[in-house]
Amino acid sequence: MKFVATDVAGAFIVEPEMREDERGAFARTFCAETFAAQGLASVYPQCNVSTNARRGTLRGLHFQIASKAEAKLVRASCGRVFDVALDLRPDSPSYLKWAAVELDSARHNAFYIPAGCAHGFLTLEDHCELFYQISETYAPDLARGVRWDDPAFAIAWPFSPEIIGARDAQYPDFSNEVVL
Ligand SMILES: Cc1cn([C@H]2C[C@H](O)[C@@H](COP(=O)(O)OP(=O)(O)O[C@H]3O[C@H](C)C(=O)[C@H](O)[C@H]3O)O2)c(=O)[nH]c1=O
Repeated sequence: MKFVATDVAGAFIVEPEMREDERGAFARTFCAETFAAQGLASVYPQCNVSTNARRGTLRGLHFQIASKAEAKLVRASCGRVFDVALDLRPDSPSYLKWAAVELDSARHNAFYIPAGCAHGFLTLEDHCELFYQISETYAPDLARGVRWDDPAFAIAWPFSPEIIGARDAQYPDFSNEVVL
């Protein structure tokens, strides 16, 4: 695996080393030892899947606040998505900065999003699925969100969403009272 740094401190694109032979290819997509050596979360007590039928579906940007702030390792298991990590850690050198990667199921790449960052994505084609490995279990009372088009972040999405949930569309403008 190759870890590629991004503009968000601690957020890495994880690129697999595909071992090809006459049958096809094989690659390691996660290794606790390798992730720990890279300083990344290496224990993921919960995994999730997200299915999205249509191009232009936007989910997020979501995060859980302190005591259950979670790191996420996300990959497209079908299709291609524009995937975003947004830094909401006031003490981070990249506070309020964002980083994006095109997750492509054909390339088997992944995005590691550290705790304290919000995560969201926009599907780039029909029939996209995302697989998540998450370092904390779900805590609905500690789940928070910020809006995809909040001027505080100016995220350069490739195009505006066609499909977005009401909750995601209605988050108020960001204020730095957000408690992580
Ligand atoms: C996250 C989660 C949700 N749920 C339930 C709560 C809702 O009834 C339903 C859908 O949840 P939500 O609307 O939060 O799903 P998304 O809008 O796809 O949000 C997800 O995608 C964005 C981009 C993320 O980064 C988050 O990890 C995740 O919240 O599943 C659970 O039962 N367990 C869970 O761990």
